[in-house]
Amino acid sequence: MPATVGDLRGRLRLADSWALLKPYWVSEDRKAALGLLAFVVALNLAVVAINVWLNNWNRVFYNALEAKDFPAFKTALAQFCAIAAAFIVVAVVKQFYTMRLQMRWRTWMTNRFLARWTAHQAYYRIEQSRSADNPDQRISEDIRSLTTDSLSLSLGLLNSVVTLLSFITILWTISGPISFALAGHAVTVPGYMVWVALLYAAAGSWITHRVGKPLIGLYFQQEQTEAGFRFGLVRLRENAEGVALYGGEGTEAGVLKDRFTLIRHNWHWLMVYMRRLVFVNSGYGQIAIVFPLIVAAPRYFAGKITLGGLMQINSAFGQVQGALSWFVDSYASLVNWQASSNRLLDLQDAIERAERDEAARDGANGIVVTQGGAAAPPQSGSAPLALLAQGLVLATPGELLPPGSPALGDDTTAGHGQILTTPFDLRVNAGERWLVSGPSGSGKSVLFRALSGIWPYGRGHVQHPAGARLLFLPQKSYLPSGTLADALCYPARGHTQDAAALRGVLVACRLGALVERLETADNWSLRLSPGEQQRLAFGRALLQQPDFLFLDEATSALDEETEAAMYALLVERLPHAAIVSIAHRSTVARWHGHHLRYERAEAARGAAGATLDTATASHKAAEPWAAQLMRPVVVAG
Ligand SMILES: Nc1ncnc2c1ncn2[C@@H]1O[C@H](COP(=O)(O)OP(=O)(O)OP(=O)(O)O)[C@@H](O)[C@H]1O
Repeated sequence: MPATVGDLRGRLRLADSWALLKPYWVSEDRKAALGLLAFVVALNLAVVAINVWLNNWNRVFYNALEAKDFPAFKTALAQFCAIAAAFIVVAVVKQFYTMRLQMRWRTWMTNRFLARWTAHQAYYRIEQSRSADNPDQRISEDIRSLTTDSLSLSLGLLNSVVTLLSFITILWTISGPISFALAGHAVTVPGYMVWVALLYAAAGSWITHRVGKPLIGLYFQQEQTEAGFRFGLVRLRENAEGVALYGGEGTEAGVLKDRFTLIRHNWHWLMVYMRRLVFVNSGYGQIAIVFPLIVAAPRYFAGKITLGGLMQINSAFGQVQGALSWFVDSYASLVNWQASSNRLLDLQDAIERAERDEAARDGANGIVVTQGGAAAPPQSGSAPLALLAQGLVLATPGELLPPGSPALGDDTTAGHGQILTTPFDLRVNAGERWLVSGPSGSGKSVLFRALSGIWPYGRGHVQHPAGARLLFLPQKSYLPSGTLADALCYPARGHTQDAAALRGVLVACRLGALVERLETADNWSLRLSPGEQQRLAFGRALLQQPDFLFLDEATSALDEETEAAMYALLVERLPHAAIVSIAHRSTVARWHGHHLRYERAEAARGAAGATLDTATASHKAAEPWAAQLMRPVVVAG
């Protein structure tokens, strides 16, 4: 049996779970939600009432049989039809409205999590800081099971309590007292069948709990191994080309087989423990058929109860015993419910941390981005716009730097890791063209992320010119699933431009062959070559007409002639836009009049650099793989 099973059940966080569940019931949807809940609860109570009715019917029916009373037998059958019809109607309506309530609740929670996860780019921050794994699974799977299980468990509990109360009274009334002699004393136990049912259920629950307990961890682990296997399959599908080109299918098949072996191994233990549980459960169930009859038989043979009474006791006993077994029957669901709740609580914590970090950015701790006024004095022929970066220090996400680090100050809380650069300033005026160059891994892409506002790690201030449109094109642009026109207009949803404009842009970007396929839906990131995808990104820039355009190796997949054509197109169509390009190729340089170069900090040591060097040297000593500290310097064009 796997040793880890016991550790996988997670912590009990009932108060936190309640705090997670409660907001829906006090939200703007509360009236509809509480109305639906009241209706579903009423239907559940109706089911219990029908069961009580059926229990009574048992007595009438079997008494009619015993008395060979054919008219009473026919009346009882007619009654049964009414009971069955009522049961069917209630069961159908109950199921329907319970599912409706589940989906309403799930929709509300999903929207809430989606809104918070996507707001302030928390989804990006969580990935960078790895503060919660698989948010996708948590938002889809865990919200679904949490809402579904919360309803079914609480309605199940309600049913059991009401059933218990109803049938304990019945059982108490109909079973009567039993008298026997104990050590010379006459003992009378009132409602003795109730005590028998309690003892029987307690013994059964205890045995079931003992035998079934390991299954909880095993089911948890089964979910995990299944998810791991599914993830492996999806990864192979998504990277089909890369694997095929390397001929890596043998390795992939091996990895998938290994993952499936985990499923099989866990399944083996599930089978073993399930066999024990089914043995106990079916034995318990079989005995339960005759057990109440045996216990009540003395009173029947003594003529104190009729056959109908005996059958009614039998059915009431079953109901009481079933209600008392709720905890054991629901044990696995309860643990799964707690696990889903914990996973969502972790995601919620990660989102809140991202929100807090976002709010805490103040320049000294975390890079802060503001919208400025007319930051640059108007220059002849150019708009009074400039993008400013002041005292910028770039860092990677990760563990906190030790307190007292001279690089980021004592109050560092934003989870910075490795420092990448010494402090530097940058001013990009409207219409200027800047080249950013430096060794691979020196932090050029990180600079773009910091300028865009999605990268808080480090310190300093960035000011975007008020009202200016900024567009960042990475080396590999994201292409959404949908039509080619959707991909071209992204991030706008649907077409924001007329078809003629889209066609014109495609032709200008040397993608004329795709004009006919503008309305074709496809997985365009797999269909288009990397170079075509880069030209499509240029098309986006032409459509969006940004004031500041940032190109991060955006022509790396193009031949030099096409690259030149694309830059010429930008210069022609966006004459007033500032263009900032990261590029390794020397051919790109000629399109730019300004140059920001990353140099090794040792080679450009200054006063600030010296203190940062000290901080980094100790960091690097602990982690020899750490990146080289860089100093971005403006060099003559
Ligand atoms: N999310 C992250 N977590 C940890 N480290 C990161 C993260 N993103 C980037 N880094 C590290 O930051 C450093 C700078 O990365 P960046 O992508 O900016 O380099 P670059 O100069 O653009 O490189 P290249 O020229 O190869 O594209 C690298 O050492 C990289 O490993």
